[in-house]
Amino acid sequence: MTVPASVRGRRPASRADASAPLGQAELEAVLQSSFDEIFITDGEGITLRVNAACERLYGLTEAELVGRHVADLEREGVFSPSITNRVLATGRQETVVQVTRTGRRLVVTGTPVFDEAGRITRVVSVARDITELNRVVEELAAVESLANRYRQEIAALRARQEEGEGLVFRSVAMERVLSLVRQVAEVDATVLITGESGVGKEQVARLIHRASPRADGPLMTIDCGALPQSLIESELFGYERGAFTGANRDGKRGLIEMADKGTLFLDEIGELPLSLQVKLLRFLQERSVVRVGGLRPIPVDVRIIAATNRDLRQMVREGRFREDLFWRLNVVPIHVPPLRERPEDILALAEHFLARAAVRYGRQRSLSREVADILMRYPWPGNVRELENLIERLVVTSSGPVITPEDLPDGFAPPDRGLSTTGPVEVREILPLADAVAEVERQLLALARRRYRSTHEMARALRVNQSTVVRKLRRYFPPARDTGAGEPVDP
Ligand SMILES: Nc1ncnc2c1ncn2[C@@H]1O[C@H](COP(=O)(O)OP(=O)(O)OP(=O)(O)O)[C@@H](O)[C@H]1O
Repeated sequence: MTVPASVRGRRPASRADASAPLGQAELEAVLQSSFDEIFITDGEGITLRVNAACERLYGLTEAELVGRHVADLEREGVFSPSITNRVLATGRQETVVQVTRTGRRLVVTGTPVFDEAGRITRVVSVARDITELNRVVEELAAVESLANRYRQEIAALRARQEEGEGLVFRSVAMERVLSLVRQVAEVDATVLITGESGVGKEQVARLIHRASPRADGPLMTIDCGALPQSLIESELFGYERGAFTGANRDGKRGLIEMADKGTLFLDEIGELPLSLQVKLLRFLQERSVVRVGGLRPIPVDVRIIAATNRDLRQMVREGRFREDLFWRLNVVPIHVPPLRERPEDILALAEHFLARAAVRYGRQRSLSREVADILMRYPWPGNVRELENLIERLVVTSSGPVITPEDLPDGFAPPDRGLSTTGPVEVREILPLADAVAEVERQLLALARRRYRSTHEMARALRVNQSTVVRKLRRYFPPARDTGAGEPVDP
């Protein structure tokens, strides 16, 4: 409702004039039908008229208010502050927020009405209840601040997810790997990722790149084991035009050059031929490449990440890997443990691959308890890659929605349900306890000897001292009875 800033005199009435002055009855109707409170005083501040809204807002009837001075009503706390007093003091239209004794909050606009001599004869105040509005505004502010918090949490989660994108794990061992990844990503140091085949070394390399300041630059990967020796050099270093028969006439940039401002991932670095190891070392020292058939050094700004499933130290000892290159690469070593050493990750990864296959093949599958038990006990020589392949295969080949032991390929023996064979050791006949213990020790050592390359690794897996492993190997596999496999070599 709009109230004129001030009302001076009256305009003469005319039949066609839509803005002709309102009659008494019309004014009365406006007054009483207004949902907003209308409060009229004389030029002294004595209440003359109020509409019905006063009861709702002040808890007093019109009869109880008429004749009262606004200053008294203010003193009694009927409303505070008094708008009329303010208008009388300033002689101008005023607006305030008023609090009433019924606990309502009102926005009140008071407008003076003057006579011909410029004296205030009336003050007309219109009040709108904003209590609810205020509550809604407060609620909105609370909702907005909650939404902001959620937004931040989602952003933080997304950042974490992107940072750890694709890397599924529950184990402390992998948590340690990830925290190392975060630390190393920030700096340009060369990283050497070690671990068995299929443990996720490439995945870790990608993570480092994505979490690094070079994330917007390229990530170039070269599998040193997959390329024929003759091609690796030109692939890595590029070639000048006419460098060799069959080469592109204009020459070609190598992967190192292409990785400029980004990351170069040298996978299977242990497979790099010795001749190229020298060239790579020179690049690492000088940070510039000379293309095949070229002379001009081209400066390149790359971060190097190398990975291997070989024991590079052993290769250095055997003269198959240059020691100076090893130390250049091994600035920050990150070891990704095999899956069998982090069994907490097995089912989490299986679930992840099931969900991915469900989307890919439109088939919702779950693992039966027995299958979950079998997967937990399996040693996973092919690590995460083997698990990934198995799950994908099971989703495609299993007949029902639940994957059962019968769906598993050969080699995944279902767990025995017999009383005596609930664990990984199976007892088939009764024999003296000491003999049984010795037999278990013998079989365990035989298995560990096949799986690990050194007595140190065996000791770690069997959770005994290395000297114990050596002693027991001599006891169970004395040289005369040795099968010919030979004892594991220690670094
Ligand atoms: N923690 C993980 N979460 C999800 N997927 C994983 C994880 N680790 C490995 N993978 C998946 O397993 C497969 C093998 O991983 P990756 O290629 O990184 O292993 P690798 O150690 O580099 O193997 P190789 O030594 O044979 O090159 C990939 O498909 C990868 O996406």
